[in-house]
Amino acid sequence: MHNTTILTPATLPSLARRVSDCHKGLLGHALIVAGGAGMGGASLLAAQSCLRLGAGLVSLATWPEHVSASLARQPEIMVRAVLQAAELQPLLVQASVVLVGPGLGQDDWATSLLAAVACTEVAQIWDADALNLLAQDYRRRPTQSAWILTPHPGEAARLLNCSVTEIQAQREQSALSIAHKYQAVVVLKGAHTVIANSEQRICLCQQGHPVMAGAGFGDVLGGVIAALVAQGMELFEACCLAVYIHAKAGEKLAVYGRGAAAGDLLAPMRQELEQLCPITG
Ligand SMILES: NC(=O)C1=CN([C@@H]2O[C@H](COP(=O)(O)OP(=O)(O)OC[C@H]3O[C@@H](n4cnc5c(N)ncnc54)[C@H](OP(=O)(O)O)[C@@H]3O)[C@@H](O)[C@H]2O)[C@@H](O)CC1
Ligand SMILES: Nc1ncnc2c1ncn2[C@@H]1O[C@H](COP(=O)(O)OP(=O)(O)O)[C@@H](O)[C@H]1O
Repeated sequence: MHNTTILTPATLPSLARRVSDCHKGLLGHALIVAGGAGMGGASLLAAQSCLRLGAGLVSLATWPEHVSASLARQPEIMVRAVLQAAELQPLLVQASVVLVGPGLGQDDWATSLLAAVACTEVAQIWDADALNLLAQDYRRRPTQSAWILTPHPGEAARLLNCSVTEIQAQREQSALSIAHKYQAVVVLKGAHTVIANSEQRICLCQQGHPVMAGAGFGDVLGGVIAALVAQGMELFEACCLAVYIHAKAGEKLAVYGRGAAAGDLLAPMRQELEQLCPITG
């Protein structure tokens, strides 16, 4: 049996305040490995949200054709063209957290980058195509590091080899089953996102809005989780806070109705974080 904690301002974990002599070296270096051919938007959304939620440094390793557009949009991100997995090694050595998967694709290039990430000891977040590749072969999992899996119901069904209907019929149990099977912290996305771990810990977010049913909203969430881990939060706590501020920001967008773009979340997510966890004081 498990007890479910509902996420509220009273039950949420907090991000530490910044000391007055804080510098970027204290706030983590997040590496985003994402964006195969034709999917440069997913990687940029993840990297931008990571930067905008306070990571000290953000590097983006992506398919070469995305480099100039990403730099033009957000020059604070260190954008690296990566054609071969060996080119990831120096970036992995610098990283304090890695997010892998948004728009990665499932070709040989994607598979080799995922294998390089899985070999490192750094904490990692697996999203989107990283989850699809994992579902195809369990041996792709990292063996030396703590990790977070962020499936939507379709990806969760692939991870448990069942149907989306079965996942949705028992969302909490599904999240716990994935956490147990993969020994990971799991964020099962969709209306009322569930966060679970392999020790039967489980939290439920009752915030959020159907206006968030659009392309890229999950890519943004991955970047937020990476930002909070980079700034020193434990994995489970980072997931809870990230899911909550992402969902609350979605509610704010809902007042404008249909047509919200995932990038619109950036400003309201910053506001939510500041309201819950002020930067100083
Ligand atoms: N701008 C860019 O570059 C963008 C790039 N992107 C990248 O595209 C890649 C493919 O990712 P993807 O999620 O679009 O496809 P996929 O994994 O087949 O899942 C779809 C199926 O899953 C299910 N399902 C999902 N949510 C559900 C829910 N709440 N509730 C219930 N079911 C739900 C649903 O299954 P169904 O109900 O149809 O059985 C649905 O058909 C990936 O790398 C991603 O990062 C995107 O991020 C977009 C922006
Ligand atoms: N109806 C909804 N209610 C609340 N949140 C939603 C709803 N639909 C989508 N979301 C949220 O939006 C995000 C969508 O993520 P995902 O399906 O991975 O999209 P993408 O791959 O396009 O980025 C998740 O965080 C999910 O919880």
